Amino acid sequence: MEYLNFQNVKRTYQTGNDEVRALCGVSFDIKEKQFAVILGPSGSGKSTLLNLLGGMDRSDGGQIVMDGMDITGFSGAKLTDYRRTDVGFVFQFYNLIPTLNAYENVNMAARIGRNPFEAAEMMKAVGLEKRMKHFPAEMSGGELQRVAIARALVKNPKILLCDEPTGALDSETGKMILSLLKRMSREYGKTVVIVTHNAAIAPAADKVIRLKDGKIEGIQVNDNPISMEQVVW
Ligand SMILES: Nc1ncnc2c1ncn2[C@@H]1O[C@H](COP(=O)(O)OP(=O)(O)OP(=O)(O)O)[C@@H](O)[C@H]1O
Repeated sequence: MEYLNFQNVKRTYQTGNDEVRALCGVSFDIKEKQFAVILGPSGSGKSTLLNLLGGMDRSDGGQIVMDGMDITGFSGAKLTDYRRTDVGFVFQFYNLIPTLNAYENVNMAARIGRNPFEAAEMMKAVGLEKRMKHFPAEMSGGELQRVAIARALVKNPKILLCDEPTGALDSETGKMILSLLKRMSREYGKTVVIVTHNAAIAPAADKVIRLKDGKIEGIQVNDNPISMEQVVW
């Protein structure tokens, strides 16, 4: 079995008398250290999938195994521990704490990791060693996302999950962020899963999983992915 494995995973939402089958039996795998993209239109189930993988929600069927751990069988406390220490999150709107400066935002995450990196080292790795004392309100979107990447990686998680990480950025800054994510994932040996509706980045990923209406539409493996700089947005 590969590092990350989804086996017939299902998630149905119940709202009143209505049922929405957000994931209808999804199966795929991702190798350790792969840079994978989950691609699909709005409503295809991408966020649902990421929430299950990140331990923020539970499936109603199937199995999710990550690094030998069956997270679908985890108790509440174990799932919280998994979410805190094994998963790094990067969100579209950064989700930084506005009252803490950039360094403090990253350092706070370092304190919850099992074997964390130094916050200052991470700030340097994302090219923000000169912005450590800046508050979120004093930074550009691209800088905020770089802080968010440093925060996600500093706790030394097993996997990095990114939900539309370039959704709020212009195309040049978006490319810079994706290229940073890819470089950091290679440098620090992390498995990365990016959820997006932007098909342009597919050729730059090691693996592309296409979702439609809660089902897998296709899976593509790129043995020689192009660099992010070559992506035509
Ligand atoms: N908490 C919820 N309660 C009810 N229905 C939900 C809930 N969350 C998602 N859904 C529904 O499940 C389906 C999949 O939603 P999901 O957010 O996973 O899609 P998505 O591909 O991430 O979309 P987007 O790109 O617009 O964020 C949609 O039809 C959505 O309306």
